[in-house]
Formats: sequence, C-alpha cells, structure tokens
Amino acid sequence: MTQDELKQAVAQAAADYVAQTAPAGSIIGVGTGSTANFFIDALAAIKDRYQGAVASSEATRKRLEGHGITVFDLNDVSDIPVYVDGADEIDGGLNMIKGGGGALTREKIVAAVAREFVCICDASKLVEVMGKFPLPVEVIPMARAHVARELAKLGGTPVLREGFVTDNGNVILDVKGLAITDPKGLEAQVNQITGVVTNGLFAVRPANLLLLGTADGVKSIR
Ligand SMILES: O=C(CO)[C@H](O)[C@H](O)COP(=O)(O)O
Repeated sequence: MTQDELKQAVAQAAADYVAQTAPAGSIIGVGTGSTANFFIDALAAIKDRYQGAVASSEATRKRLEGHGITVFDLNDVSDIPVYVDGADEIDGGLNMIKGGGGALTREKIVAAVAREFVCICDASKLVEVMGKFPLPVEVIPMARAHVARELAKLGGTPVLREGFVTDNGNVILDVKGLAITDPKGLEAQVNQITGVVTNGLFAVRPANLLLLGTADGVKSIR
C-alpha cells in the first residue's frame, strides 16, 4: 500500500468511528493536513447526519465548505464530541508532535474543546521517543529572536520557517535536536517563553484514540 492509501484507510476508519459514536446533529472537529483532507472527503459522505464542523485552519474550512459542510465559529459551539486530526509524530502514550502544516494553535484550541481526540496516521508516524521531527513553535513576530535564544538554551536549534505566516498572522520556529523524554514538561516549559503562542507538543491533551494505518490494516490503539 502507498502512504496515501494508508492515509485514506485511516481517514475512512475515522469517518466510520464518527458515524458510530458522534450523536446525530452534533458538530465535528476537523484537523488540518493531507490525512485530515482524506477524512474531510470521507466525512462528506455522512454530512447530513451532522449540523456541521469546526475547522482548525482556513485550508480545512475551505475544503469543508467545498463539500457543502457548514463550518461554525468555535465561539458559537460549546460541545464537540470528537476531533479528528493527523500528527507528525506520535508515541505509545498518544502524545504527539503536530504543526507540520503550521496549524498547531488552532488545532490545539479545537482539541481542547473536544471530548475525544482521534489521531489518524500512517505507521511511519509512530515513534518510541519524539523529536526526530522538528518541534514547531508559533511565535509573535516581534519576539522571534528572543524566543529563538530561549529555545537554544533548552538545547534545541530553532529554524525560522521561511516565507510562512500562520492563519493567526504569526511565524513558526521549527526546533531541531530536542530530546523529548518528558513531553508534558517540555510542552509547559516552551509555552512559558514570553512571545510563544503555543508549541506543537500535544501531551497535556494527548489523543484518546489512535487509528494507525499499517500494511496489515488499520489498528486501534488507546
Ligand atoms: O499538525 C498538522 C498540521 O498543522 C498535521 O496534522 C500534521 O502536519 C500531519 O500532516 P499530514 O497528515 O499531512 O502528514
């Protein structure tokens, strides 16, 4: 199976899971990225059961609307039974690095509201210790140099994502070389740096369920 076929398989499994568990008329949280895009396409087939969706990025909002799915402002929504999104890395405790697509802050906000986070990945994303994938950190532009110095003190090598501006008008520093042995501690530590909006570690709020696309089929890991 190709990587895209694995992504498509987990996206369909997630749509089946949503159909089984999310109450009719509810609002679904939707992530960002190529795997989430396959999920949006699968969600379109069952869209009439739901009121609509909350999007974690402008790209996701456009794709949902392209399928005729109503997109709600998160401020008008108090209950999201399930949020479905991909990840750049995920460990056995279902902690994740996200933000390869630069949507980490909105993803974290929608995930915070959702009752359940379902992560959909191909098998290449499951790792023992996270950190091979550089940790994305969203930063207020005027704080870029200060935050970069502080991240270097933590042992990382921050690299500005050139030519990229987030949906919130900020920049991203991708931090290489961090040994992420304490994901929850590092998530809190990086978020303490003045000028950081948030970082791509999802350990304070890890996934509840991983649907992992493997050559032997989709595996469910809780
Ligand atoms: O966090 C993300 C976007 O900000 C994505 O979920 C992550 O980058 C995985 O993307 P893909 O499914 O394309 O591999």
